[in-house]
Amino acid sequence: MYNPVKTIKTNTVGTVNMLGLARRVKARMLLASTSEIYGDPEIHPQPETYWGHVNTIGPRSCYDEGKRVAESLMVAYQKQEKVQIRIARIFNTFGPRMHMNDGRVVSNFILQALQGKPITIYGKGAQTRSFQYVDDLVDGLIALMNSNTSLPVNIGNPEEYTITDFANLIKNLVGSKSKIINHPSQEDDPKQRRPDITRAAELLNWKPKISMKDGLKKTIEYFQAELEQEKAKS
Ligand SMILES: O=C(O)[C@H]1O[C@H](OP(=O)(O)OP(=O)(O)OC[C@H]2O[C@@H](n3ccc(=O)[nH]c3=O)[C@H](O)[C@@H]2O)[C@H](O)[C@@H](O)[C@@H]1O
Repeated sequence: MYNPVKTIKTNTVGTVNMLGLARRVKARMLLASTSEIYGDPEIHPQPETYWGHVNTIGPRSCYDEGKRVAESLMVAYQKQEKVQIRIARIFNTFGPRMHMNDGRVVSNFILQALQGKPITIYGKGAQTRSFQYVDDLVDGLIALMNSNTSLPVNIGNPEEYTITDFANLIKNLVGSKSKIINHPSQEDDPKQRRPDITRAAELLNWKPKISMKDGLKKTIEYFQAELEQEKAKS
């Protein structure tokens, strides 16, 4: 985490500030929570009823615990101050207009593949993630805001890949000659992640519509166009 103190402050003080505002103006408030609240999960896939497995003093705790406190704050303000709350637990999301240098796996691998640089896998690459396309997330958030539920709801695509398979998939979609190399693993990196989206289906009548491959193709096109634009400028 680039700035752990700011990360905790944003998630805690920021959420309190917004909840205070929501109470004053009687607004319904959405918390963009995260699959990270499940930590390194011992239950797979992860349903909303799972309480999680987070290291309170690890490098990710500023984010994970920050979001967990944010969820607690939402529930406390609902109970005590009658604020209308909605909690989305968002799983890894990608798509056009994401930041090219955000350091996360989708942007890293696409950029590396397009530029013919080595594709960097942290650790052995056996860890898994499930990636959803941004349009599906937006539809899920709108459905959640229009629903009556104040329970947390997972919003994600259950299509699960190991990071090694994901690297190969991107390499093939780009038609890249990049080498795939292994770097040291990241501390407390969750070994597996896949949303159980039964609750979203039941309460929101929502499920993802765009396959990961189709989403990746659109994202690769976007990155390609951005790189060409950058080249033209220089
Ligand atoms: O969407 C989520 O739920 C969360 O996902 C991410 O956390 P993470 O799943 O670790 O996402 P990435 O940083 O993209 O990493 C995914 C996996 O790819 C690996 N990775 C990442 C980048 C890279 O160059 N190489 C690589 O192997 C990581 O070690 C990890 O196992 C974000 O950091 C959180 O903001 C977000 O809440």
